[in-house]
Amino acid sequence: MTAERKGPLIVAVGSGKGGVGKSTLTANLAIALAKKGVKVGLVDADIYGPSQPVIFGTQGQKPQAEGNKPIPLDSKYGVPHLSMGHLVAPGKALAWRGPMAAGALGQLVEAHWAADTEVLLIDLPPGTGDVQLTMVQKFKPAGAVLVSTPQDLALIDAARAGQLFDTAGVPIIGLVENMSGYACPSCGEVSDPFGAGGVEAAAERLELPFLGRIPLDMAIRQGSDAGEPPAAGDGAMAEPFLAIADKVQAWISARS
Ligand SMILES: Nc1ncnc2c1ncn2[C@@H]1O[C@H](COP(=O)(O)OP(=O)(O)OP(=O)(O)O)[C@@H](O)[C@H]1O
Repeated sequence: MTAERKGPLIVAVGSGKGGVGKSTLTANLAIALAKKGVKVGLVDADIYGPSQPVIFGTQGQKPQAEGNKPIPLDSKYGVPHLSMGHLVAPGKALAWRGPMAAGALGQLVEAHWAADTEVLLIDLPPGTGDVQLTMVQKFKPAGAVLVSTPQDLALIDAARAGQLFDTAGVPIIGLVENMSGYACPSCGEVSDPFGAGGVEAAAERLELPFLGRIPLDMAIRQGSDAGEPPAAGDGAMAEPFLAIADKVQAWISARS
């Protein structure tokens, strides 16, 4: 009972609000870590809007099972992954209550991950509800990354998500600002539809590390929709994810 949980280090990626880019960050962070030689797996725990099958281009695939445990799906980006989206028919909404959802998610976390998996990234559902709390309490992530857009409302929610991890005793690795700065494709002028710098200022206020910012760029959305995540390429849009992965990797190394 008192034995430490064996297996990969769990790192949760959370956000206070939906639509701020949590799934985009989780997928690209996983790919960036894999590029750096880290053995990484990914669980898409976002039961209400699983998007990892689309981002990885594995929608429609069904994981095999061995015993009662699902076998993660391979991806061409070196990141085995499992998503609720692989288990339900596309377009079908899941109307599960907290305990049922938490049970199903537990199966994904405790799936047949390769024995040498070092890090398991978990794409949590947005917000601070039951499922998030159960996940965090049951699987006790080693750390959490929080993502937010820079505007005040998203930041207030992000701070609330931070409290959820705090309450559960999960250290926050740092904050990421997504959708910061938009370069107009025709004139190149940079504007800030959601403001800029808000997340870095919030990190300072909350005395948490700031891990970096990802610009609002059409290539990121297009790549995600096409199953070609930007971190996998060698274009400019891979850079911010690689820089964030450096910091997460440093945090992981400092821990072990
Ligand atoms: N930096 C960015 N630039 C352009 N588009 C982005 C960026 N980040 C995310 N997007 C797009 O915004 C949409 C929402 O992103 P994503 O699904 O990652 O958010 P989320 O926080 O996981 O949302 P939810 O958990 O509510 O499903 C997607 O279409 C994604 O491609």
